[in-house]
Amino acid sequence: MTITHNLGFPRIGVQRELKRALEAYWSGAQSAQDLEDTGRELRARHWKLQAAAGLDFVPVGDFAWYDHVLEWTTLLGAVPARFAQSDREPVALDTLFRMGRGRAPTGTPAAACEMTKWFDTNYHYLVPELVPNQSYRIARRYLFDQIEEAQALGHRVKPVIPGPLTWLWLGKGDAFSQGATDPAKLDLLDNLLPVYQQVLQQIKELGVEWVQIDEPILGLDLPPAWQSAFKVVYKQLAQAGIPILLATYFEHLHENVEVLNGLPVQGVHIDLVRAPDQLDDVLAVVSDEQVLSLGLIDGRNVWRTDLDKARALVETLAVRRGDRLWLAPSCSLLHVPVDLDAEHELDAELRGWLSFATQKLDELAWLADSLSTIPSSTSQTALQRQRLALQGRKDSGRIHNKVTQKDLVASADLDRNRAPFAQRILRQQEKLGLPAYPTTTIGSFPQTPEIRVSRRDWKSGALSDSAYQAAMRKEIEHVIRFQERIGLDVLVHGEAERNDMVEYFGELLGGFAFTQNGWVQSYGSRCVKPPIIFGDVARPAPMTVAWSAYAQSLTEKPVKGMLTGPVTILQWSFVRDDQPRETTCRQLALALRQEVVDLENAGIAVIQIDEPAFREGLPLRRADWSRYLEWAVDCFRLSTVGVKDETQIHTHMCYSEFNDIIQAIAAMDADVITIETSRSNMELLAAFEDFQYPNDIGPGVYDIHSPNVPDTEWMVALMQKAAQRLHPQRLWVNPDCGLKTRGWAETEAALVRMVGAAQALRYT
Ligand SMILES: Nc1nc2c(c(=O)[nH]1)N[C@@H](CNc1ccc(C(=O)N[C@@H](CCC(=O)N[C@@H](CCC(=O)N[C@@H](CCC(=O)O)C(=O)O)C(=O)O)C(=O)O)cc1)CN2
Ligand code: MET
Ligand SMILES: [Zn+2]
Repeated sequence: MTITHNLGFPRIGVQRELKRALEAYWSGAQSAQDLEDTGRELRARHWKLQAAAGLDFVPVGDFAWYDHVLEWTTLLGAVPARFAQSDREPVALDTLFRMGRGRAPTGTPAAACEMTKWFDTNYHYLVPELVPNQSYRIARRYLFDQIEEAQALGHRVKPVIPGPLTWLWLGKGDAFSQGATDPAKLDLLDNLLPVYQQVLQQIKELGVEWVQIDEPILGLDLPPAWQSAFKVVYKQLAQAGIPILLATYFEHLHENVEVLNGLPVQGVHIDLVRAPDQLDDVLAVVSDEQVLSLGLIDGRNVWRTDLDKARALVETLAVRRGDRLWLAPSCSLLHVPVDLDAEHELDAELRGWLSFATQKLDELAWLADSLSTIPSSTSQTALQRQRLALQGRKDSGRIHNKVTQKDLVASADLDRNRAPFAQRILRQQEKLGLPAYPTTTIGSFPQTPEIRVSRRDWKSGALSDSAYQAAMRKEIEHVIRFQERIGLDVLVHGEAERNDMVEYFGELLGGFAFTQNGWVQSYGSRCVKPPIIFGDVARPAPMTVAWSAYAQSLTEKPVKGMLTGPVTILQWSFVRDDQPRETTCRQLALALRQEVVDLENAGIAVIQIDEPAFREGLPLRRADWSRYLEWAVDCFRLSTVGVKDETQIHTHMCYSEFNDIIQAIAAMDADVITIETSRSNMELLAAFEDFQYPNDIGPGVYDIHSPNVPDTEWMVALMQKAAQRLHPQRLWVNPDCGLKTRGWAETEAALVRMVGAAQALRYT
């Protein structure tokens, strides 16, 4: 019998119950007990759902209050000194929250740990802070408690924990200057492995049959020292005597397949959705005694699986391996929404094409059942229904748009070049008349509860179109007056009318569907609802022009038009799997190009096209980089070059390291790029300096993730540091990112000081 299991289930809850409980607890509106209760209910609900779908094992350890890496870091007792953790006491929940967000109902506020992207996803984890000779101990008991919790509910459990090598790889510390790959980090294994062994022993004592250890770094380019560390590490972990399923996902193992050869683990999981052609390589090194777990259901996207194809792939293996063949989603289901049944406005045809976390478990069960000697009639009926839906998707007229396809073909001949920057910038300066060190913001202003309630009421029909329009115009006017009052140079309209920088465009573009409850965790309590691109992209009408033109009508100062770039829309949506990502991206670029031209015609002289996901879209393997960068840069240029020389194009990127991709950034040829730099103390500028990046740059002077108000002197000092690296004439002054998650009080105080900093710089 084939065994089915899951690598992780979304913890946020179908109605974002966890988000609401967390925010209520942080604000003091709910007790810690209430929060614990919500967590327990969610875990129980999700285990029950997975068991009811027929899974043989349910995962434990996938639940997290803020982030699963942070849970594990605190279990290991790796708490940075500034959080004043005693090395005898357990780590308290509020300490975990202070590490995640700088503050909690109890304990002294301190700088939060760095947050960054989880591989190539839009999920963010908290970076472990490593110090030489760091000591570890079991400092929290949540994993053991949750195992017992699940067992008490009658479940057969499979705990899931981050692997020691992946945890170290993701960690950072001043002493480890070579970044992720620094082999000096491996010295920490001496202290780390004994604690892993203790954890495994305690898990074993709870009567657990299997533990899943996640090592997704096996999908990356690993230096030899890291590859060979696997043997040492897993030999030692094997001594705990509990069967280990080593889980990899998100990429092809390529040369790291050799790492698996003879590795003393009892099972291996591989991602066959992202990398179907690695099966034979893996079969060559996994012995017949070892379990092979195949990820056949896409944990990163929302389409129904072609179960016939999946079945054909594993049929003979199933016969040969019996219960040593396991089936699973490709990776944790953290990255997809919880339940399609929570959607009430998707039409029946489209619904038939989709599968969220809950539906994916059913798909898995049907697949396993169809491999048994006598498949049940229920699964056969379900399979037949799915077969018809997928055939319908292939044949559907809705996914094809003749105009888009014609434009796409014609786009090969479209110009990708503007006049040289040196020439453009003179025309722009003439037109805009900006001072030295011009000030601007990244786009969004606080999304207040009033704005969100207006939008909710408008969407539910309680507020009319015109009343909603009026409410948003009032917000825009307020934001414009505010910026004029404090003396900013290039204004923004504030993005009040946008629920999200990607979803907003998804709602207005053709070929997209959007959900009511399709929430996916982005970081902590923050979620996004990625739109679904199911067909050819079209722009039936201008999307932002009326709002931007209105904002511009209120002021003599330039107002920046604000768009999300093609790569970022692609990256933060669920994309069609029936054509290359590149093709979809080009379609998006063409739609945006029309919008850019319309903005210019409406009198908007500065247009920003945000690409915060440009870096994140970079393939995990270096060998695949140049292909991606080529089309990603081309798409950006395709969207932006339709304008006159005097129209100034900005782009914005956050969460990005530029060292490896600076050439591509330069090739995008935006007149101005604003980036996140304050938390790295302007270190990120090194790449721009070394490359002698020619265009204008706005290095962020304060971190918008924290409510703390920065000092003027501190911002001046940061800019002076930047001016040592880059020509002062090329510098702009701005925050790290948009202000939508901030309150007005801190926004006002911080921006007043930021303008003061720019003034101080002009007089020195
Ligand atoms: N797609 C995307 N990915 C991204 C980012 C991004 O901005 N977008 N930024 C980075 C991550 N940063 C993020 C920053 C903030 C939020 C965020 O604030 N999310 C909001 C949801 C935003 C949203 O869709 N809001 C809707 C719905 C808001 C809502 O909950 N409304 C209430 C009613 C009003 C209320 O009670 O507040 C309801 O429906 O019940 C709107 O404004 O219309 C949240 O979790 O709370 C998410 C990610 C990287 N990845
Ligand atoms: C995650 S990048 C955000 C850019 C967007 N224009 C904003 O200010 O919110
Ligand atoms: Zn940003």
